[in-house]
Amino acid sequence: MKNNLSTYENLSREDILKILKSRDRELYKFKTLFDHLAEGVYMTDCNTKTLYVNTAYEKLSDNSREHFIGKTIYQVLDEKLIDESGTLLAIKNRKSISIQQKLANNKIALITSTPIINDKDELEYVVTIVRDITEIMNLREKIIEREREIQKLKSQKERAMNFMYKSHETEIILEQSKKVAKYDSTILITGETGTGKGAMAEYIHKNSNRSDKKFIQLNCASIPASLIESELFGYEKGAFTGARDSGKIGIFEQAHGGTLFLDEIGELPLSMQSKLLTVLQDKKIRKIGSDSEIDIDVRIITATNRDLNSMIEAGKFREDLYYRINVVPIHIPPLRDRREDITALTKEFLREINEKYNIDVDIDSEAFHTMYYYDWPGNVRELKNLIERLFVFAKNNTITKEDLPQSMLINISNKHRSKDIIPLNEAISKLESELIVKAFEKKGNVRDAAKLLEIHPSTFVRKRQKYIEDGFIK
Ligand SMILES: Nc1ncnc2c1ncn2[C@@H]1O[C@H](COP(=O)(O)OP(=O)(O)OP(=O)(O)O)[C@@H](O)[C@H]1O
Repeated sequence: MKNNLSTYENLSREDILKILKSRDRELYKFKTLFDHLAEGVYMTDCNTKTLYVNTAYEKLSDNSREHFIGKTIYQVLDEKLIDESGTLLAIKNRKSISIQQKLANNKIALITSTPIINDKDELEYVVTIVRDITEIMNLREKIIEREREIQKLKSQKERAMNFMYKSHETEIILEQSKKVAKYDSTILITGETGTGKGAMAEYIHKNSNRSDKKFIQLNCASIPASLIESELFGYEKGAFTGARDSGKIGIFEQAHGGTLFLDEIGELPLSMQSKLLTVLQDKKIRKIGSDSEIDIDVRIITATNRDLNSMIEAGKFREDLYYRINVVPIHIPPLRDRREDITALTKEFLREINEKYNIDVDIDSEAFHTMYYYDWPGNVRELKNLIERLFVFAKNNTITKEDLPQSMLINISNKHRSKDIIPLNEAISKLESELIVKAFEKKGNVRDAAKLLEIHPSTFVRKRQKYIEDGFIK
């Protein structure tokens, strides 16, 4: 029996094991060296027969070296001890190869297999260095997952500050708002309840030079008249009976450097209106119970759904304050006057809630069209809340016309009766059938035509069949 490392070929498994266990000096040197390496070492002859594995590889694979020695790489692959072989690739390409490999115990390794070629250009051995990268891969997975979460939160946040729209009317308003955002002029936002006055105020703040400072809002209608002054300006300790010992910082002070949004400004009591006017003129506030004034740098945005002009006439709102807060007026029209936004907002709110709960609820075109023609007295807020309700109760993950509230259907049928126009269902059917015909003509097949209309192919087929039966499609 030869006991030299270079003469391992043609030896039986038992012979190799004997050699490895022997005390041969040269071999002992190699073994000791390899066994002290942190990386695994796996060595085969030119026929892929395993000659040697070091201690680190035993640990990494959770198998003793006896388990490998004498086996060819094909056997090792057959036994699923590894999922891919670097040795085979190194033999095939006659050059060093690095690949990722999975072991039977699910560990992941980065391996480099190097062919050892002698003076006669014959391949003698393949030595593979094996590095355990399971931890790194797990960490990488975790980092990727974290990044995905951060990305999701970021896009949610970005979207949160986005003022969704599709209509030309809203586009013009947003352009103006972006322009005015850069200046400190006071802005009065008017519009019916739920049109997005608060959302607009936030949009202006986010697009202003104060975006990294605070955006503070106060709904003037939600605070009793007796508490408004202390809310706005704060008070010194012991300013009045019942005052907190620490005193109170008012929202003007809190918003210093940033933006203060006073919602429902029409509800501000007259006495407070004159105080607010003084603050806007002097840019100083005085806390309740204090002798001194504090300089304040705050951009003021106000909003109301009341008609301030008639309130002025009725003596309920100060005219001078009105001019002071109304330097730039922004009016947000009700949803029914910018119907295209209904489509964009419906899609966005549905997308948001689907993303939140990881579900895929869709809305069919009949329900979509009904919502489009509804008057939305509660505007965007009503639309947002309805989408949430419809989402919760959707059957088969689809919102249909039957799911819509009765009040909505009544509103639409009253409208067509009072305006003496064609019934909505008929209008919808006409429009839908025309779109179905056009989409099919354009694409020539159901799948692509349905995709164009953003509906499921089965819905496309069902609807087309129905319209053929009803005589809308010839
Ligand atoms: N264009 C829009 N894009 C996305 N969300 C919007 C938009 N407009 C309004 N919203 C959302 O609709 C809801 C109602 O909007 P908001 O509170 O801003 O209305 P408002 O006019 O200030 O109401 P109110 O008159 O009752 O104070 C909020 O959840 C807001 O985020």
